Amino acid sequence: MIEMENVYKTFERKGIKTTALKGINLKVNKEDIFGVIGYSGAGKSTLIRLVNYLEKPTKGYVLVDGQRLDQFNAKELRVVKKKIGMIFQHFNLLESKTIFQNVAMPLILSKKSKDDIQRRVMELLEFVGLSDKAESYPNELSGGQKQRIGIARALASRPSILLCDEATSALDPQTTQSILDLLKRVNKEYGITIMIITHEMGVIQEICNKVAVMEKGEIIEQGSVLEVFGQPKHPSTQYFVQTVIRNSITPSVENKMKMEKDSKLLKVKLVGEAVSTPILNKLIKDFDITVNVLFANTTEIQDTTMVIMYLDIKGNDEQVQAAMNYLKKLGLLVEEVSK
Ligand SMILES: Nc1ncnc2c1ncn2[C@@H]1O[C@H](COP(=O)(O)OP(=O)(O)OP(=O)(O)O)[C@@H](O)[C@H]1O
Repeated sequence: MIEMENVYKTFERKGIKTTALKGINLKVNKEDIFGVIGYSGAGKSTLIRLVNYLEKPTKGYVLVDGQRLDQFNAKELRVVKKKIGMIFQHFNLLESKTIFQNVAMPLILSKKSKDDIQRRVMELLEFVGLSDKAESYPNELSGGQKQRIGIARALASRPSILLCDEATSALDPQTTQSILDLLKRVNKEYGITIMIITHEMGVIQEICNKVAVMEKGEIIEQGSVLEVFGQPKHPSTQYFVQTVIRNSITPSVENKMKMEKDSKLLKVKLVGEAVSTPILNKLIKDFDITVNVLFANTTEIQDTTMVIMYLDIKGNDEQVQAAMNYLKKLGLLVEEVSK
C-alpha cells in the first residue's frame, strides 16, 4: 500500500543542510494502522509528508499501491493524492465556514453535484456522531469535536489511506480515547489504511498493529506492536515502551532484594496462550522452591495479554536451575537479573 525504499530527505536553507531522513525503508499493508513514534525532530512529519508528496525525497522512492510517486505527472499525482486523506494536530478547519461547508470542501473542489455533496456530508457527519452540528462554526466546537470534523473532511473523497499527524496531541486523555476509537472504526468499517505519527506510546499501544521507532532521521526498530512492545531492543524503544508498560521493580523493592543474598531474581515474560499456564503452582510443587512475586504487570496489546513478573526464588542450585529450564522450555522469556 505504502512503501519507502532507501529514502533520504535533505533540506537546505541559507547554505545549511539538514538531513531529516537517512535511508528509510518501510512497508505499510492495506489492513494496517501503522504508527511512527519518535522524539521531536526525529523526522516523523517529514516522513509522513512524503507519502502525499508534500515533500519529495532527495534520494530513494516512495510508492503508493506499488507505483512510484516520482513517476506520475501532475494530473496523475492529483488523482493519487485524492486517495490520501490527512488530519492534523490543530485540525486546520476553516473558521469562517460552517461545519457542513468544511466537510464539503474537498467535494466542492472536485465539482461534485449539490445532491451528492449533501448526501455524502450528512453521511459523514453521522459517522463521526455530529449530524446536529452541520450549521455550527468551528469555534463553537470542542477540540475533540473539531478533530471529528477533520476526520469527516479527510474521508469526504473516499480515500484509501488516512495520514494522521499528531492527531490527538492537543486533546485530553478521554477525548484522545474517543478519537482513537473513531480511527479504529475508520480502519475496520471503511477498510482505510492508517498511518499515524505520534510521540505518545499510548496511542501506538491503543490502536496500531505495526510500529516504527524513529531517531535522528532513521528507523531504529520496527515490527508488529506485539513484537516491539514484548521485546524492545534499542534503548530508546525500551524507554518508549516503559512509558506505557512498567517493567521494572520499584527502587524500594530493589533495595530489599540486595539484602537477600541466597536467592535469585528472575524476570519472566508471558505472552498470549502462555499466560494461562499455572507457572507459580508448578514451580513450587514440582521443583520444591520458594517463590516470591515481587512485581507483576499485565497489559493488553492487540488483543493479546502480556504479563511481566519479577520472581525471587530460593532453593538449592539444582532445583533452581531445573525450574529455570522448565520456564525456558515453555518458551517464556526468562532473564536472571543481577542484584
Ligand atoms: N522545511 C524544512 N526546512 C529545513 N529543515 C527542516 C524542514 N522541515 C524539517 N526540517 C528539519 O528536519 C528535521 C526533522 O523534522 P521533522 O519536523 O520531520 O521532525 P518531527 O519528528 O516531526 O518533529 P516534531 O514532532 O517536533 O514535529 C528537524 O531537524 C527539522 O528542523
